[in-house]
Amino acid sequence: MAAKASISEECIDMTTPWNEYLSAKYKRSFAYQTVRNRLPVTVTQVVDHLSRTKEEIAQSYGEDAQEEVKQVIGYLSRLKNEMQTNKPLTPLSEDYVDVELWNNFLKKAEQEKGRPLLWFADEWLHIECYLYRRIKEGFLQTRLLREYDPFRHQKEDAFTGSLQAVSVVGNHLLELSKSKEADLERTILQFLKLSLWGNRCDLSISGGKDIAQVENPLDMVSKLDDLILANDLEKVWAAMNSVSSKSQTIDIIFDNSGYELFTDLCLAHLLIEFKLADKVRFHAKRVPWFISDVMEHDFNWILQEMENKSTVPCLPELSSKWKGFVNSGRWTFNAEPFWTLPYSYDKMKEIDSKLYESLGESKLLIFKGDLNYRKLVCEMNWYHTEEFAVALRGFQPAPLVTLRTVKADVVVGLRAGQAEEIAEIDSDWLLTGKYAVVSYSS
Ligand SMILES: O=P(O)(O)OC[C@@]1(O)O[C@H](CO)[C@@H](O)[C@@H]1O
Ligand SMILES: [Mn+2]
Repeated sequence: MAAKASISEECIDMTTPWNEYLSAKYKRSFAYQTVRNRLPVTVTQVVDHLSRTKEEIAQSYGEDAQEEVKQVIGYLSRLKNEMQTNKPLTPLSEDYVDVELWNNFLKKAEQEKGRPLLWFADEWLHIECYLYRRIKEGFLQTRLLREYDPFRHQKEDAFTGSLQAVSVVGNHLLELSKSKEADLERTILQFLKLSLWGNRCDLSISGGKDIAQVENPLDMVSKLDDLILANDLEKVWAAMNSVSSKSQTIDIIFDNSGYELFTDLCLAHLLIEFKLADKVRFHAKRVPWFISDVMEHDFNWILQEMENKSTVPCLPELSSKWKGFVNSGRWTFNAEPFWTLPYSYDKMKEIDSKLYESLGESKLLIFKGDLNYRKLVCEMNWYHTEEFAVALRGFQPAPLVTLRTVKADVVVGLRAGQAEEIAEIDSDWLLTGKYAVVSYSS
């Protein structure tokens, strides 16, 4: 019998062809680098964190948790091995709310392909989401650690490390909301940009290192306009400023915790204070996701942490204001299971028609970050000049915009020749978060 080919032989030595789904099967792609190198590191970091903190965990969760930590470590080591040896993606086997949805997805994919999904053969989006869901499964198989979030400490450090920038933005926000002369449009555009560039600070791209916002963000955003490759900010302003007969609800589909979350909440604050919306609905993740994504605990934590930070006086004041928005129902927090399924958003109507309809009540949907963008454009290697509206493939429950710094090799909505010009000066332009896109579709 011939020896089993190594991963490197199973994959094709080429870049992703145009109009194909991104996949680790293309060796000269970011998807390959991610599945081959970056995701195993993420799993190893979780294992290291658990080994280092097992005593602390036992103190908080009870003595039996020590054994469970060992169990999770064993589970994660097997998971990493499955990935690195290109094993089939196996069904989930616990009782969590989304298990049936996930297993239906896996079964249908297997029927369509005539074989189970494989780590180095199939759509990158599906593979990467599956990894994070499997990490969750490791914890769900325990009794005491079901809700344990292995990335929580990193998310908290990311906020604490950005306190200086947070304080600059927070003070500026309070001044503006108290001022009678604030120019509404200028202010909103500035805070849209703060929220956009806040997306540079995510932990999954940096392997959990060095992601705090340290520059003065107000100086920074005013200088970065040239790096916004597709810029529909004026259209976003117009959509926000319109009085919709339908509703005055605006939705923010969150991405990362820490500084980015803070900037999103500042924007949401202005939407309410300036009466551009009477309600802002937040959407977040139900399971630990792509390291830094916001979960309910992170949202509550940031409000509490701000309340306690009496050394930065604007923070307790903002916290009390924001808790007021939550208590009066002007801000709502939702964590629908759909956001942690593997589907691109063109499938939402079929898979979760309730969510699709509910988003349809919105005046504007603001999608934050890179992964939301990958899901919006169905993670296909479109020509960079393809229209954003085409790449959405019919996903349009309401007017929507994406505020995304570019951290994966898919981008649409550029003018002819633009991608080539940038590639000439910066060969890594798609991967570092240096550039951004603000694409709007109604
Ligand atoms: O959605 P986010 O937080 O902006 O980015 C998520 C992300 O870091 O994860 C992927 C790589 O693992 C990249 O596509 C992307 O940059
Ligand atoms: Mn993220």
